[in-house]
Amino acid sequence: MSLATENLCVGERLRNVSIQCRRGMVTAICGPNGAGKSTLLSCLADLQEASSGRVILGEQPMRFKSPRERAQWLGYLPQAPDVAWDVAVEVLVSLGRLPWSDAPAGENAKAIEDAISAMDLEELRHRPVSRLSGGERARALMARVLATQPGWLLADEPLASLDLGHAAALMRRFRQQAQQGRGVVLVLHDLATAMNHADCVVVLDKGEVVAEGPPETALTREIVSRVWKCRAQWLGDPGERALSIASPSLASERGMRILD
Ligand SMILES: Nc1ncnc2c1ncn2[C@@H]1O[C@H](COP(=O)(O)OP(=O)(O)OP(=O)(O)O)[C@@H](O)[C@H]1O
Repeated sequence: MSLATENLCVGERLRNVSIQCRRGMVTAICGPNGAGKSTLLSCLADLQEASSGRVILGEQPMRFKSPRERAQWLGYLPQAPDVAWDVAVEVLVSLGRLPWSDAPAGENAKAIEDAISAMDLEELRHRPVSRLSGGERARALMARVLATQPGWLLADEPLASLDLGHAAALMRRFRQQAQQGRGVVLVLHDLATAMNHADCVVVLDKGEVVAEGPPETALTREIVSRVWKCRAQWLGDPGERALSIASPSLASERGMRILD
């Protein structure tokens, strides 16, 4: 089952965006600031009204799904999530089970425990959200999404406040979720993470898709240089790539052409 957009337009923010994300795969949405990544992700989560075009989940347009079905299918982590109530971590995570309120209590309890453990929150479970660090709060919010065990995980810059170890663990978790048959769609600024961990990359620029496909073809150095306007070069072996950005002064000393 896929999650797709067909000629999606949101004012000037997205222009005729047609993409297809597949279950069992990790899809990364990349692009410079203001490219429309968060707008696209919120459309996929059915939280943003389109001016035209549509979002399709499986065989059906999203609008045919009931609110409950959508809540069960789509787990969404916004870029800067608000927490309306200052509840304990465990309570926050349990809110992820609201779409499954009629599931057996044991099933709900296990999903909550699994999510708390996945995000390394055992020792923080009784702490109010207001007394968490930025990264701990980000992990608690991610745990709430994981607790839903949705068919699709949609996360907007989920690694932004995480330390190296927790970021690596979360990327492993996303891979595991995909292997279990879920669809994973991530907005990522770190192009090396997209290159090494995604199965498919969508590159957006000024509201349009400029590349889509396996990371090696969507994030070539030419595309990175053109879209992000910096001289970049991939180093290392597949799966362990690093992106080297030339310093403008060094590049000009060496006679390289600097992009405008
Ligand atoms: N509520 C809004 N109404 C109108 N325009 C908006 C709104 N939110 C964002 N925009 C504009 O839409 C464009 C796309 O925004 P979006 O947040 O999708 O970009 P992004 O690619 O996620 O950027 P970033 O990397 O900075 O998070 C930007 O030019 C932004 O200024």
